[in-house]
Amino acid sequence: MEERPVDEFDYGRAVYEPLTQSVRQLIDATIRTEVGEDTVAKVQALVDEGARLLSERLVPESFGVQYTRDGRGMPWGNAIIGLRNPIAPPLVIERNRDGSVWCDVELGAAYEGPPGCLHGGISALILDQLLGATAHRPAQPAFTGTLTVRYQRPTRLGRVHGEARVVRHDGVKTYAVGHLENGEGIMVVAEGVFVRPAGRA
Ligand SMILES: CCCCCCCC(=O)SCCNC(=O)CCNC(=O)[C@H](O)C(C)(C)COP(=O)(O)OP(=O)(O)OC[C@H]1O[C@@H](n2cnc3c(N)ncnc32)[C@H](O)[C@@H]1OP(=O)(O)O
Repeated sequence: MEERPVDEFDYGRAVYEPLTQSVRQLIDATIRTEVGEDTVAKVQALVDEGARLLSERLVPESFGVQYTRDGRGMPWGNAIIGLRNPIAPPLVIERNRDGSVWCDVELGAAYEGPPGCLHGGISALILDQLLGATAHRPAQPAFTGTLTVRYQRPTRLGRVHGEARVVRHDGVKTYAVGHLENGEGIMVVAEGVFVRPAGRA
């Protein structure tokens, strides 16, 4: 095993983020391409070769949350915020001083449900992460216990803004609300109960 450089976070980001971004472009092009079958076969061979090379050394199972020596978390396989996960948009969550959170994210062809619109499961995924992030306390992770999502209107693919905030705490439970909106208004609203498992609250 190679020794990790001191600034593992920045090093890892510099090495893997461009690859992830390229694969995101590949996913989009795979969905939307109209090239002929010869080109498709050629690209498939290239992709297979890329997968073979990357697979020469893999972590045994999923990525999990790896930590730098100075304790910085790298949840880089995460389905929605993962820096090394091409199926993650990725969501970049910003935090306000009051603990509420927000994000702006561009969602294209890979996240389609109804034609031209965001898949409802993707909306729920974004809201789960946003509400979870505002409920989160350092060293006291809160798991989603219940997430209720109300789809008010179909959300067009494209730029989406999300927000979430805590409304109250009750022992190990934190109640949070949030929504997704775009230029057409508020499209999806959610409320969630986040529970800190016994012994960790
Ligand atoms: C920055 C981080 C962002 C993270 C965002 C992403 C979050 C996720 O996606 S997490 C993954 C999805 N969630 C899960 O896998 C959770 C699976 N469930 C569990 O692990 C457990 O059932 C868990 C942790 C929710 C509760 O377990 P446990 O600690 O044993 O709860 P328990 O002691 O029975 O109950 C504690 C309290 O919570 C309540 N509660 C328990 N489960 C739930 C639930 N599912 N929904 C609502 N309330 C619940 C109980 O009623 C009880 O309330 P009270 O104190 O008023 O009596």
